[in-house]
Amino acid sequence: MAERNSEPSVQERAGRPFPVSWDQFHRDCRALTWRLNEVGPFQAVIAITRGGLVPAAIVARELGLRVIDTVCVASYDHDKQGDLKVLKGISEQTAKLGGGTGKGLLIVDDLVDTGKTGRLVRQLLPDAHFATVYAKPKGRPLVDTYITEVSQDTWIYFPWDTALSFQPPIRDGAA
Ligand SMILES: O=P(O)(O)OC[C@H]1O[C@H](OP(=O)(O)OP(=O)(O)O)[C@H](O)[C@@H]1O
Ligand SMILES: Nc1nc2[nH]cnc2c(=O)[nH]1
Ligand SMILES: [Mg+2]
Repeated sequence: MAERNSEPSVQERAGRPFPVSWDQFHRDCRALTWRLNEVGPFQAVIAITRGGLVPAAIVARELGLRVIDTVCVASYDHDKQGDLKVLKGISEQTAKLGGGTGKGLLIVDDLVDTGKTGRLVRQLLPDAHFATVYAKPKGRPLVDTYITEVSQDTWIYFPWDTALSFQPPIRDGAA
């Protein structure tokens, strides 16, 4: 455990590891886009950084959208959830496209967990459509469209945060 204080991290509380490969992530983003294609059209995609950047690029490609903006937030320092900070909002140009309330805009993030990030962005753009690839139960009510629900005690490992490594055989105690 990387000790910054004695509290278990969010990741440690979420005992079940759920590793996602690039292939799987790409497939899940395409599945998400099939659903979004029924809901649109959208004027622009807004990625919640940083995790939302990867699914936003894939979804924008599949929907033929070229206007992509970001809401830059920071809440987790690796696996410790701290205060949520909005480091950058959407541009004036994107705000105009959404009529000030986000109508016709598509917000994309990789996941909702507690819903803290999603709630904040929904407050900024109440009429936008909010899509995530994965959803945990606490955050799920905030999302309009998602693909896979995982339990609250799951920790999702994204391909951009991981690398291939040796695993001991299951017989020898591998998880
Ligand atoms: O529903 P919540 O409990 O708010 O958690 C979900 C958020 O946590 C992660 O982002 P993080 O803050 O770790 O930053 P990152 O996207 O830069 O990795 C994830 O990408 C979501 O944006
Ligand atoms: N990588 C990752 N980041 C998160 N932030 C909040 N929950 C999670 C999770 O399950 N995985
Ligand atoms: Mg994020």
